Amino acid sequence: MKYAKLIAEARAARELAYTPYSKFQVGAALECKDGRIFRGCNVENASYGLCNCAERTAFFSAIANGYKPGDFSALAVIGQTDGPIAPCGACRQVILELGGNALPVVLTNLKGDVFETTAAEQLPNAFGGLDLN
Ligand SMILES: O=c1ccn([C@H]2C[C@H](O)[C@@H](CO)O2)c(=O)[nH]1
Ligand SMILES: [Zn+2]
Repeated sequence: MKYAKLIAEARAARELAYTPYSKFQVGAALECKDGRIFRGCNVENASYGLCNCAERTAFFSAIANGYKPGDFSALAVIGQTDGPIAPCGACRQVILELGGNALPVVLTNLKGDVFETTAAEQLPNAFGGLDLN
């Protein structure tokens, strides 16, 4: 499967999730066009609203390491869901802006169910930077 390595990276990232409150671990792996992969996990906080999802952790890590919108080739996400995990709305907004419309988004779960979609498919009719002009 084309994304087997990226999914394995997301699965490894999930093991590092900090989830004392929800106990719901999520992992993400963001592949760059140069081949580098940034892992992300969810990081929770006693002030629940500060919890950061795995998807955003991966993107923010890549940006903090010098990568820019346009540098990414795929995102994989894994969770302990019955079907392939569905990113939250906040993450869909961030995935779209930093990953771009066409970014392949590979959603999966521990059983190995896989749903291949794109950033734009995951957030139709999105608000974006052009709306600020
Ligand atoms: O796609 C998702 C869905 C949920 N979570 C996290 C947020 C919170 O820590 C926990 C429960 O919502 O799972 C993610 O990281 N990614
Ligand atoms: Zn999220």
